[in-house]
Amino acid sequence: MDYVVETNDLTRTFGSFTAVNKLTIKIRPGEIYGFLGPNGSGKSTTIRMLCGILEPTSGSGRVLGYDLASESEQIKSRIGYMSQKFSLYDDLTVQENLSFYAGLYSVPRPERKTRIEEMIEMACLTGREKELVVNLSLGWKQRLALGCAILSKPAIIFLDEPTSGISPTSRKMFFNIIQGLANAGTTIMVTTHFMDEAERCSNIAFISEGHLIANDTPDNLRNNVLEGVLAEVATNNPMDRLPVVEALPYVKECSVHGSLLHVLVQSEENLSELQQHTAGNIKKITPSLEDVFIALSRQRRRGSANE
Ligand SMILES: Nc1ncnc2c1ncn2[C@@H]1O[C@H](COP(=O)(O)OP(=O)(O)OP(=O)(O)O)[C@@H](O)[C@H]1O
Repeated sequence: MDYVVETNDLTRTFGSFTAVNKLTIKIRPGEIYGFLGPNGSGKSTTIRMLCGILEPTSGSGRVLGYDLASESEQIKSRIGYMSQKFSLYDDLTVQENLSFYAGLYSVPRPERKTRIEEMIEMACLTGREKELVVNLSLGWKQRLALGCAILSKPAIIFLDEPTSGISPTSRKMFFNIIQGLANAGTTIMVTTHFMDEAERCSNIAFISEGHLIANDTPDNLRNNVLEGVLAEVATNNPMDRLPVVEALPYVKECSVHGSLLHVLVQSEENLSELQQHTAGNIKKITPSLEDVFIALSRQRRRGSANE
């Protein structure tokens, strides 16, 4: 199978509102496919369609070769899914939660004990098997929820913001586990708001208002998307400076990053003029993924305002 996920113009509307608009994506086996976008841009809706739990309004798609519209049951039984509101039983222990999900996902009885042990080890929960889930921190719970979601060794896992609300250390640990799973051949589609996690994806799709507006490797997105020269400007009052800089004719984009402005100008020649206007220290920089996504979201908003 060339692609584990393949969609063509996948669309979902709620009444007159289009949450996902003609989404066409392809995901190869073993990829960590990052799915990024602002709040409400359609990420969860897409994932729910790909998991076979929400019917597409139009367009088509296949997951593991099964059709989203007519073979959703086959999809549901073959994938792993961890939603934002993952469900663990607080009044059961770590081990009991895993046993429960092993039954739910029909893990063959002779394999259950070994599989549960593997999940405990993978989730770094060794020594906590008998602990009630209610007593675990969110980071531990999230790793346990991942363990529950992959007990049946699914070929693809859908993770919807698995690391929101947990500490940076736990986030890193969680992503190391994901990386390990991908190295072993599991395909992963993951939504995240964190740029350090996006950097660790093999491919990033970025959606805004239901539209796919970028889809490439992190390197290509950083190097090939923004047209112009990006400069970092140190200034004491970035919020006051912002409207002034934005109004300059050669400035294409301007955004605040702490005490700095990131300014996209048309060409290298504009930098000295910018220096005079901002009375700040100017440094040419390579765009970060955040710079790229801010610019793409704004371009999309400007485009839809003109439609
Ligand atoms: N069942 C529903 N009925 C009506 N509108 C819905 C429904 N589900 C989602 N939406 C709307 O569709 C849009 C996309 O929602 P979705 O949850 O897919 O976004 P998201 O990108 O996952 O956002 P977040 O990062 O906040 O989770 C939102 O405007 C949301 O309010």
